Amino acid sequence: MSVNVIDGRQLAERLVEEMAEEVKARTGRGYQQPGLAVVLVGEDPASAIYVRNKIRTAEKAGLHSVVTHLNASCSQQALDKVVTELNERDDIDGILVQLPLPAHLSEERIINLVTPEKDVDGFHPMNVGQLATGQAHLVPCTPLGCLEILKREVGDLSGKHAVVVGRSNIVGKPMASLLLQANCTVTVVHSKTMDAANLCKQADILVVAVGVPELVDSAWVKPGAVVLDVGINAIEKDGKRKLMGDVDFADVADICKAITPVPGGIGPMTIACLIKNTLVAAKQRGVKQPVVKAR
Ligand SMILES: NC(=O)C1=CN([C@@H]2O[C@H](COP(=O)(O)OP(=O)(O)OC[C@H]3O[C@@H](n4cnc5c(N)ncnc54)[C@H](OP(=O)(O)O)[C@@H]3O)[C@@H](O)[C@H]2O)C=CC1
Ligand SMILES: Nc1nc(=O)c2c([nH]1)NC[C@@H]1CN(c3ccc(C(=O)N[C@@H](CCC(=O)O)C(=O)O)cc3)C=[N+]21
Repeated sequence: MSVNVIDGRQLAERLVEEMAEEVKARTGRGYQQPGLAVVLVGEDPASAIYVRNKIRTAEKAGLHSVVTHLNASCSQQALDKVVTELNERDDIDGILVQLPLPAHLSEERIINLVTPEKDVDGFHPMNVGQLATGQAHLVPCTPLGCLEILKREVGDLSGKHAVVVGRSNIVGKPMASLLLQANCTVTVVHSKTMDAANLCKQADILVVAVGVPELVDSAWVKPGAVVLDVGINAIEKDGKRKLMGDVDFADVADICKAITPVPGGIGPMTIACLIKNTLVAAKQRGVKQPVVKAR
């Protein structure tokens, strides 16, 4: 079977260009330039790379951005204050607090504190509830990027058997909700699942978000399936940082219809969807530029 390697980087670039046009048109009609705020706590090098990518992409789309970098030892109170101020700022449409947070800080508290209207991660319980009840407004970026790829690759998802490996609040659970909403038959596999490989082997669509390098090989994949590899695992090899997915790409590529690579697959699409969510939030808020009165 000749495999289709899905170019997430190129697709993401195209989406960002389209959004840049839309931003330009909206500001031309008198709307405020959309603004994204990213909050980073501590010095985790991978988080620093992601935040830099997010800001660079936001700028390409014509958004303005604000990064708040707090010390790893900052207090919960100090972090709460930053988020509260961003909630109140009129020029900010989207707020993302980079996870994971240092262990002494409460992620749950922060997820609840970001105002749902600006919650471009889609992690606030109100947005989670809206997704679960089919009223989705702001949907977590990674599953949204996966759905965008599936719509292009598969077209109508109705009646397809989709298996999601992983059940995190960030990827697995919202992915399962979106696929169900798109009329797939959905199976969710996790660390307590018995016979995971055989369940996965029944999937027309296989989305893997586990965090175990190359867990999924050809024994887990039905010939002709579409495989999305969400995993980002940084491995030290010959003194260099190398990224690996959760899927054994070389082994699976021979039998599947299409597959996303790591890097260059779901990662860039996640960032494009963050920009998309910031636009959704900006449109919903609908803030106009201040009118300059003629003297
Ligand atoms: N490309 C992107 O934009 C993004 C990539 N990621 C990457 O995706 C991966 C998953 O992230 P995330 O969802 O946050 O991770 P979590 O650690 O929060 O969740 C992992 C899930 O995988 C399940 N799991 C673990 N081991 C197995 C196994 N052997 N068989 C079946 N299921 C298993 C766990 O099950 P249980 O619930 O039972 O513990 C859990 O539900 C990571 O590599 C992360 O870096 C994450 C976010 C965005
Ligand atoms: N509040 C919050 N929201 C998130 O969406 C969020 C988060 N916290 N914490 C961490 C995870 C992970 N994540 C990635 C985004 C882009 C790439 C990405 O662009 N990856 C590039 C490679 C980048 C590299 O070199 O490391 C690629 O796959 O091609 C990866 C991972 C978002 N997450």
